[in-house]
Amino acid sequence: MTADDRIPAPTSPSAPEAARPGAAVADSAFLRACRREPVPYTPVWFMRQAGRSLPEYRRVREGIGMLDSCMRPDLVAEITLQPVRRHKVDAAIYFSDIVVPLKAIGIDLDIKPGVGPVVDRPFRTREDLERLRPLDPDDVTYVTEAVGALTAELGATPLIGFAGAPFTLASYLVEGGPSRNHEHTKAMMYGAPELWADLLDRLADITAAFLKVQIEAGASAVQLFDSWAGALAPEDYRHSVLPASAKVFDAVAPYGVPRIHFGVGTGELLGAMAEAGADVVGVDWRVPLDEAARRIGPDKAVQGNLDPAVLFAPRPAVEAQARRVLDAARDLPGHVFNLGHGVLPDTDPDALTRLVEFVHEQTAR
Ligand SMILES: O=C(O)CCc1c2[nH]c(c1CC(=O)O)Cc1[nH]c(c(CC(=O)O)c1CCC(=O)O)Cc1[nH]c(c(CC(=O)O)c1CCC(=O)O)Cc1[nH]c(c(CCC(=O)O)c1CC(=O)O)C2
Repeated sequence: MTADDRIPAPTSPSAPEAARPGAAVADSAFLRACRREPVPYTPVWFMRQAGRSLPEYRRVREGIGMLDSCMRPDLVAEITLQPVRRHKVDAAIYFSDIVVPLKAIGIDLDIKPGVGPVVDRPFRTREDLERLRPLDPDDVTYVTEAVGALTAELGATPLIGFAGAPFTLASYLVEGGPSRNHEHTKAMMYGAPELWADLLDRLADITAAFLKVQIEAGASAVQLFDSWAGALAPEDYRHSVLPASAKVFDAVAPYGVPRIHFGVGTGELLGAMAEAGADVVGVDWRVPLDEAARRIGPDKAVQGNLDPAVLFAPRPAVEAQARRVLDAARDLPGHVFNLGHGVLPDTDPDALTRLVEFVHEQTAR
């Protein structure tokens, strides 16, 4: 690895370094780890760190639907900040959901409590593609407003923007909701490859536009969630999915912010997911981070990978398992500590706060 391979820290020609909050954000442990630079301690954040595990979240969400709350900048900002205040995590993640950009372009969908995203008329034919128009920044002015408010509040703590990757979004659209087997999605992928490619291409443009809005408003990094990619064989992933994800990563590359790529059950896909254009690859708990880094290849940072279910065990067991993650990552130049998937809704929030403290203490340099 040479210094030239690294993502340059954003710079501005004006104002003395220390006086600018932008400089403090760029120098944060999280962004340094993403760039594989030395860090004072291993940075920590958690997927789904905001949300149902927090009583303060349940309070502010009372009587307000999930999608409605995603469109209210005041609520988005408050919910995004809650885990930062409580857990002292090293990054905030913008509170939203992967289906928000689809809702924003007029797709008839809802997030049903206890179920997840549900699409009224699932996508099955070429005519359905006409419902997928490009996303205009004016469709999501609430995102620009919320990100602006957040970056002002967050000071030196970076904000991560995110979006669902084309394959995972396609799965929701084609199945009509969460799916275990993705049978209709795969039927289209194998049986109507041109329609499939066009669907993913349109989703790539929508996703890229949604990430750009977040970056232009002030997000310091972005994460592309291809949560369901692990359902695919490597050859199918490379042939039928990777080009669309690569299109998203290429579109945001000029901004120079770290691009994180994450999926579940992706042990066999880690190399291909890195090739799609990520700077940081998120790993679930099934592959130890040293082995994951070998599969991901050189010049990429890794993120992960404590099993979220471990947080239900007594404190010494949580610490032992967190230690195991840190040991596997010991010799890696860039490690962002995270769970291997999102915080489970019934997690004890105090266990998360203690985990942040533990990782910071154990890795203080
Ligand atoms: O299980 C299923 O198949 C449906 C999953 C589901 C989705 N949105 C949903 C649900 C219902 C639920 O979580 O109960 C609906 C959803 N999205 C979210 C929440 C809040 C919470 O989890 O308590 C909820 C539950 C809403 C509620 O009922 O109060 C918020 C959300 N979704 C997401 C994120 C990004 C992140 O994880 O950090 C975030 C923001 C978290 C934050 O700001 O800290 C991303 C998301 N949404 C979704 C997926 C697809 C993969 C998956 O299913 O896990 C993914 C990507 C992923 O987690 O891998 C779809």
